[in-house]
Amino acid sequence: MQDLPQGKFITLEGGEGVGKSTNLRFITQWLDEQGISYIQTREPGGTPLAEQLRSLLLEKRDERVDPTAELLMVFAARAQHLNQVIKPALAQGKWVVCDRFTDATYAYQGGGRGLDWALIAQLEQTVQGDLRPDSVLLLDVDPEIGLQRAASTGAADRFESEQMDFFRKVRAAYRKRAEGNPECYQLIDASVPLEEVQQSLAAALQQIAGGS
Ligand SMILES: Nc1ncnc2c1ncn2[C@@H]1O[C@H](COP(=O)(O)OP(=O)(O)O)[C@@H](O)[C@H]1O
Ligand SMILES: Cc1cn([C@H]2C[C@H](O)[C@@H](COP(=O)(O)OP(=O)(O)O)O2)c(=O)[nH]c1=O
Repeated sequence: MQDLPQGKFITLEGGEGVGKSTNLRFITQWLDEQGISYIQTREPGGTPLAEQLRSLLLEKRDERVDPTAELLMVFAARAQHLNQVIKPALAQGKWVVCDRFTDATYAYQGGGRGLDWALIAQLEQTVQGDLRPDSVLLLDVDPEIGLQRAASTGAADRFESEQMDFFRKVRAAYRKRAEGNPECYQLIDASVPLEEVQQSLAAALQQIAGGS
């Protein structure tokens, strides 16, 4: 039986204010230039239901949000997004460029909130089966710098309102993920000027496209 076409699943990750929005524009421009067919999407979100869950997750509230409730909401949104949007696009041979995915769960709910990675891994397997990103582009910068950058782009949401210690744990967890699986992760220094970040991204994309 002939294999169905399968696009590449690329995720962009990093802490607050690392430059994800700016660099997503660069990535999609690069894909346009190469004539690669793709969709751009984000987590939490990407479908009407998942976007509603995103609003609930990001909204600041007086009630303390239980970390396990937060974790389950993130995976509820992911199940919907995967089945409605990501898998169909990959099956059509499109690339999927996703602004955050399950590495954010390991970093924020695992690192930041202190939930056990084994619990996250169980939910990951249940929701995703064997589906994992082909490549994770991880933008890495000291959170002090990231938060200064993010401050210029609007009001802080529930996550952005956390303390510095939370963001340090998020960064450490992301780096641990990348170090544990270097073939799948591109750890990109985002402290350098934007042009240099984008040179690294272009090199990473070239490598991913070459491997198809
Ligand atoms: N490498 C960089 N050096 C300096 N400033 C940057 C860099 N990357 C992004 N910025 C700036 O930081 C701010 C936040 O970037 P943005 O792309 O909105 O981050 P995010 O989407 O990760 O929150 C923007 O004003 C952007 O121009
Ligand atoms: C995907 C995902 C995101 N998040 C958080 C991280 C971010 O703070 C937030 C999403 O916001 P973000 O992607 O930073 O969007 P914006 O640039 O519009 O602020 O959701 C989790 O805590 N767990 C997850 O699994």
